[in-house]
Amino acid sequence: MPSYKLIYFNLEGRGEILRYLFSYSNIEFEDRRLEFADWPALKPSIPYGQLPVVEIDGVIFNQSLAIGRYLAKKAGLIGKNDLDEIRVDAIIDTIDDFFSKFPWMDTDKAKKEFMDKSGIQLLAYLEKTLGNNSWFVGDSVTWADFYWDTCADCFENYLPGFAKDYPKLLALQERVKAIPAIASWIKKRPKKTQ
Ligand SMILES: N[C@@H](CCC(=O)N[C@@H](CS)C(=O)NCC(=O)O)C(=O)O
Repeated sequence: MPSYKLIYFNLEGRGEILRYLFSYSNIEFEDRRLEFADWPALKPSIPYGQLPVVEIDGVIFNQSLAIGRYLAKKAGLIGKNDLDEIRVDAIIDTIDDFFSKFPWMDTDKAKKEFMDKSGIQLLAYLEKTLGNNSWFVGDSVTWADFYWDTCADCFENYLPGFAKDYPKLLALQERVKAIPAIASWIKKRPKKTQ
């Protein structure tokens, strides 16, 4: 088994999907959490100067979703056939587009305006995609369900109640959090700092 070290800040953010995937697969990993003050010194040595990265047997890999896909593939979470893989990736990329544009550092008013404008489109798309099914794609969990849960937790943190009118999406988060390996990770992970 290779050795894995996840390097990210001391928050959930873009690192949490990787922690979910490691936990779901029962893969041991070092969960290295940087203090913001230590980041400027480390940044020049990181490919593209952004986190998260994962060191696999000492080699650094960047881009959370590229690493996520590698782990999800090992875990059998990418979809059961080629077309389901497109569906899974499309959901993840759509959530990620939104995550990238979200005005994290802006005022509450700006966040609310962004959510009112673009968030409705995302939430309506996701709810329609989910329909009355238990999982976004096919009849079993994929990492698209995980990604929704980890990103939704981040949005909720900055904009409480952002998905309150989308009970099916909230129920999906509960289902993800009830998966034993995820429940056990959530129980033992450090307390939220973001
Ligand atoms: N697409 C990249 C985005 C990475 C990214 O934006 N990382 C942020 C934290 S979430 C970062 O490293 N910020 C510090 C910096 O850019 O110096 C990924 O998914 O890994």
